[in-house]
Amino acid sequence: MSAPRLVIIGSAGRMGQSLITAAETLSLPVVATLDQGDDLAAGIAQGDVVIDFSFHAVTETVIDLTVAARKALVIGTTGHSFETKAQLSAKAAAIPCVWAGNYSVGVNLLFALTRRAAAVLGSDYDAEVIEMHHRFKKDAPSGTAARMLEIILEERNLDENALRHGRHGIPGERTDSEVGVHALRGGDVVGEHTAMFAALGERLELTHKATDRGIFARGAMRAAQWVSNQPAGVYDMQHVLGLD
Ligand SMILES: NC(=O)C1=CN([C@@H]2O[C@H](COP(=O)(O)OP(=O)(O)OC[C@H]3O[C@@H](n4cnc5c(N)ncnc54)[C@H](OP(=O)(O)O)[C@@H]3O)[C@@H](O)[C@H]2O)C=CC1
Ligand SMILES: O=C(O)C1=N[C@H](C(=O)O)C[C@H](O)C1
Repeated sequence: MSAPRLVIIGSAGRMGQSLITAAETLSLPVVATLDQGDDLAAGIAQGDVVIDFSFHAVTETVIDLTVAARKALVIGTTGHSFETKAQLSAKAAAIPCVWAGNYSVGVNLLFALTRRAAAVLGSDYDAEVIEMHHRFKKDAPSGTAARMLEIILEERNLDENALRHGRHGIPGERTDSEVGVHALRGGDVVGEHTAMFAALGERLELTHKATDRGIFARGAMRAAQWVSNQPAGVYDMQHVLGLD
């Protein structure tokens, strides 16, 4: 089977440049590179798989155009609320689509480990998620942290109201049913995530540190090759890696 022709949206950005390098290394053809002001529909028409790492505000348009063109889609863009992601996923389900907040293999294992820890340790263990990224990142908390939080909320039968984004003033003693979220920003940090489970007498920390954006780009290439042979539906990187 021939290699899928790739369309990259957000191509001039940090991830866009990494994606182009990864495609070259893997000899995958990039047939269109798109950024603000470009004709997205015309670019999308040229390819088989659209890869979007741009800005959350353009995701709905990207999905609509890719569905209309009947192509496959890989979404890496983050910054959507849980509600928006659910609404947009329903639209994207009309085509084969992988949508993941993080395309690294290590982070996808971290997701599985976070689920196991949240389930085994239970509410005696206070769960907090901490992430750090470079000073240029626009959204917070990161898409990866959002997924870790979603997993912890699912395992503990909690909803979004349990999240505590930072703490200041006099928030009072911590309750069993809250999950803390802390987003640090500075310098050139590529991406670091910790799920912390703290009890009286011990603390478990699960940490992933990315040091090179190539790790996300290579994962996105793997997803693009995989999704081009899938039926319509929204998948995440767990499906691509066989971790589901
Ligand atoms: N899922 C994953 O594994 C990863 C996801 N990401 C996510 O990818 C996204 C991009 O990150 P990064 O590359 O660092 O960001 P950058 O700001 O470096 O790049 C974003 C690119 O998208 C372009 N862009 C913005 N708006 C539009 C638009 N309306 N149409 C087309 N292009 C547009 C920008 O152009 P301009 O500069 O002109 O605005 C820029 O070239 C973020 O959401 C980030 O969180 C990042 C790493 C890994
Ligand atoms: O913006 C970034 O840089 C990153 N974004 C993703 C996220 O929001 O989780 C993934 C990675 O951590 C880098």
